[in-house]
Formats: sequence, structure tokens, C-alpha cells
Amino acid sequence: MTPQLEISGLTKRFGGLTALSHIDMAVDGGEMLGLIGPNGSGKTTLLNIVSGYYDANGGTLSYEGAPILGRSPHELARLGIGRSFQVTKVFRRLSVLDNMMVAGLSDWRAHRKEAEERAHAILKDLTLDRLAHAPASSLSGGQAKLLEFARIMMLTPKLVLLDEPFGGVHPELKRFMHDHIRAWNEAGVTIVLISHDMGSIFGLCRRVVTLSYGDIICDGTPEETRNDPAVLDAYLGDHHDAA
Ligand SMILES: Nc1ncnc2c1ncn2[C@@H]1O[C@H](COP(=O)(O)OP(=O)(O)OP(=O)(O)O)[C@@H](O)[C@H]1O
Repeated sequence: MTPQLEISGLTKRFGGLTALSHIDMAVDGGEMLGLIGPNGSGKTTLLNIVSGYYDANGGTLSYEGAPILGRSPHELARLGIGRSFQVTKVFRRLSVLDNMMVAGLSDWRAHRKEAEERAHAILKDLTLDRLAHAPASSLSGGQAKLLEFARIMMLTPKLVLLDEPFGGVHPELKRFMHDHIRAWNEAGVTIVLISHDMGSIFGLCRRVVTLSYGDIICDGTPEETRNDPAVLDAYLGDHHDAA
């Protein structure tokens, strides 16, 4: 079976710094995969390349069997690759509903009425529907995170890349987000989750890939990852900040 996402020899340099060094990795449709590693190990860079925000210096990337390296974020979103950002990106001056419509209308299949109905249903599911007409600037940090989730779902993604979704989120909201991530995955959506929150990673993911200095140093179950000496060394060694 062709993996949903296949990364081969992917390399990214910033000047003299090699942020990713010949990364090989395959992700099957329906996986729930954690991507961990100390600060600066290359996690966000990898996600930025897969979602079309960065070019690579070498290697190949294919999605559902077709090459995608060099495609724009917009094209990739249309193909079903959704992502969140470490720092939430919502249009602060637009209403919550209009934030959803911007996502929905870029999808040529959706007509406005259908897109609005879909937006309301998703907002309701995420407890944001009563705020549909409020400006996004009036949302709390946690609500803005939920709006970002809601916008990703507007495009009916097949692969969702989440970059530190739990940063600054209180425990109750975190549990709510966990439930939604699990529900998406149970509905067949592939999830790649970057987080420094090991409780979330080990609680949600069946497979965990660990990066260190742009290399994959471990690819295994949560149990294998927790007990891998290279992972412990990467996090606890004095050459890295502990995460
Ligand atoms: N746009 C950029 N220009 C220059 N260097 C960059 C850029 N983006 C990332 N880097 C560097 O590439 C390396 C990998 O960074 P990246 O953000 O991918 O790491 P990370 O594992 O996501 O870290 P964190 O957990 O702190 O978010 C770091 O040394 C970082 O400074």
C-alpha cells in the first residue's frame, strides 16, 4: 500500500545550518503520529516543508503517490493537507464566522450557503457557535486555538499537521482538544502532532518520531520512545535545552 505521505532524503539548510538532514519517513493514512525532539531539532521546519511554506534543498516528498514538493500551501490545503501554527493565525478583524468562510470559500466545491451551514456545525461542535458574529479579536487565547482547529476542519482535511496546539492551554481545554483530535483520527483523518507536552504525545499517539539536530533518532511506539537511550540523551544531554 502506498503511504499517504512519503518523505525521502529531505534536506533543509539555512545558510550553514542543516536543519533537516536526509530525512526518510512514511506516514500511512489514518495514523496518529507524534513528532518530538528538543528545541531547534527541526520539527517545525519539517512541517513547514510538508505544508508548502518552505522549499527543501534536496529530497522528495509525495502525498497520495504524487510529488508535492514546491506546491503552494493553498494547493496543498485543497489536496487535503491542513495545519495549525505555533502562534495562532486568525484574522483578528473578521468575525469568527468570516474566519471560517475565508477557509471554506477557498474550496471551490463549497457554495456560500453550504459553507455557512458547515461553518456553523463545526463551530457548534467546538462550542464557538454563540461567538459566530463576534470579532476574532475578542476571543480568548484558548478560543482562538479552537477557531484555528475549526478552520482546519472547514476544508475536510485528510492529513492534519498540528504544531504545538496545547501551548498555553488550560488542562480542561486541553482535554477537550484531545477528544477532538481523537475523534478526527477515528473518522480516518491522519494526524501529525508536534508537542513538547509528553503527556499529550504519549496519551494520543501510537507512533512517535524523535528528531535531534535534523536527524531521526527514534521511530517507535510511545513505550519504545520513552526507553530509548538516544531520546533520553537528546533531551537530557547538556548539549540541548531540556524541553
Ligand atoms: N526561517 C529560518 N531561518 C533561519 N534558521 C531557521 C529558520 N527556521 C528554523 N531555523 C533553524 O532551524 C533549526 C530547526 O528549527 P525548527 O523551528 O524546525 O525546530 P523545532 O524542533 O521546531 O524547535 P522548537 O521546538 O523550538 O519549535 C533551528 O536551529 C532554527 O534556528
